Amino acid sequence: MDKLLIEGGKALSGEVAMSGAKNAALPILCASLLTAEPVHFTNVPHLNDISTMLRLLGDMGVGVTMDGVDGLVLNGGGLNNPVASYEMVKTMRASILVLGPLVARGGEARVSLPGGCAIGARPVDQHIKGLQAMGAEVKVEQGYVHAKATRLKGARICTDMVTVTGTENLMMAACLAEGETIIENAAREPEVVDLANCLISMGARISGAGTDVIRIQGVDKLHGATHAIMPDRIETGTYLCAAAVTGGDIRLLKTSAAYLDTVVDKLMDAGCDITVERDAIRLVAPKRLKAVSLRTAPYPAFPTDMQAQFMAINCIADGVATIRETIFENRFMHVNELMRLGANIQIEGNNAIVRGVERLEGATVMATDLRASASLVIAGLVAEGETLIDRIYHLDRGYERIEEKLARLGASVKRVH
Ligand SMILES: CC(=O)N[C@H]1[C@@H](OP(=O)(O)OP(=O)(O)OC[C@H]2O[C@@H](n3ccc(=O)[nH]c3=O)[C@H](O)[C@@H]2O)O[C@H](CO)[C@@H](O)[C@@H]1O
Ligand SMILES: C=C(OP(=O)(O)O)C(=O)O
Repeated sequence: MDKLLIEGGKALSGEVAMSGAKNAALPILCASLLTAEPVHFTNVPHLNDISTMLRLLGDMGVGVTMDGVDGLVLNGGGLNNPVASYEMVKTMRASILVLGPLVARGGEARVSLPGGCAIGARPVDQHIKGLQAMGAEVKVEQGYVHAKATRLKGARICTDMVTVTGTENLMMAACLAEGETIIENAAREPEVVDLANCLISMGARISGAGTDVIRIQGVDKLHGATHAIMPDRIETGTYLCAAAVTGGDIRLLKTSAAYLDTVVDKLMDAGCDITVERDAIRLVAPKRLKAVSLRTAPYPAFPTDMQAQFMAINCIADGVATIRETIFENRFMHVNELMRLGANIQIEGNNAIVRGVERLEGATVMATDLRASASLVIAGLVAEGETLIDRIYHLDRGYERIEEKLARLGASVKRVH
């Protein structure tokens, strides 16, 4: 199993390009199930989650053709197997995103329940409730969601909580439903907007994406289109944290600060100097970071997917920070690992109190989930000596060529087997 070996203590400097967003690409690739015509995607990141999604779509009969470095054509004309097996879904929760499109286009889907995962229980009851409101007959049997509908009907749906993939699944399903669907309490995440833009270019009639009320007028069919995946705001935020913690000076290319307001604000509160350009962001770190408290919440508030990375930078900041996680019930698994590197963190319910220390020291640590792994990389970059991170398959789900990109910024990072 691959591990990452980091020799800490080098200030990051230079320029590196960011990749397309995993959390936009995953639902957007599923949108190809909604049409029999080819859909062309660009800026698709090379990630294990994307390969898993392509295998899953391929199993269903979708034609997958690579096109250049980061391009891809998906052809749903041959869709013949509306099943997502446990084997596929267990490695990637986002597989549930095939449910809405499959029922909408073919009238039937059989999708394994994703089950609990490291960061929380993550049920899909809201996805199911929404499809039922649209007239689907849904049964959960032997770990599978079976959904059927001759044709979905538009409905008014108010989800019990803000759910990103729930909003995406229902928005995709509603595109081919009869009549109007209104999703209230919708997720406002930029990835939802990117998906809506792709669907609109395929002929969908959607308004309100990016607000908490999305309206979709169903159409009889969608057509092929071309769509460029948005830049990955979480990858971008992660590299900004890595530069901040090492006292670095970096410029991230092919990205945008447009969706990173809260992250940029917190980094400036920590003492970083940030310059925002149209397609790039530069960060110059202070001599020592100041502690910054935060509370995660749905967009536009601070993203839960950046919580672990900010925990890492607070570990060596000046002062005490309180980090409150409000989205997932078990997203502090990086805490014990960070403590192995010398961090001082105390957990009280869903608060982590981080007392900044002067230095961290390298050790062997274990990655437990995607962003927890990113926090260990950040801590390893500033720790004295060597840090060996085990189980980095989590990182490969969401960070494209991470060791190569960090090395380009001057870090000493290598993959070992
Ligand atoms: C592929 C993708 O885009 N993943 C992101 C997506 O995950 P995902 O879409 O799975 O997360 P949700 O927004 O659905 O989850 C928010 C909360 O709602 C709960 N919930 C959700 C649906 C449901 O039917 N019932 C229910 O109880 C979840 O357990 C969680 O506590 O949004 C999360 C929150 O920003 C991010 O951390 C993930 O990176
Ligand atoms: C939790 C994440 O992803 P997923 O929803 O795919 O597990 C993430 O991207 O941080």
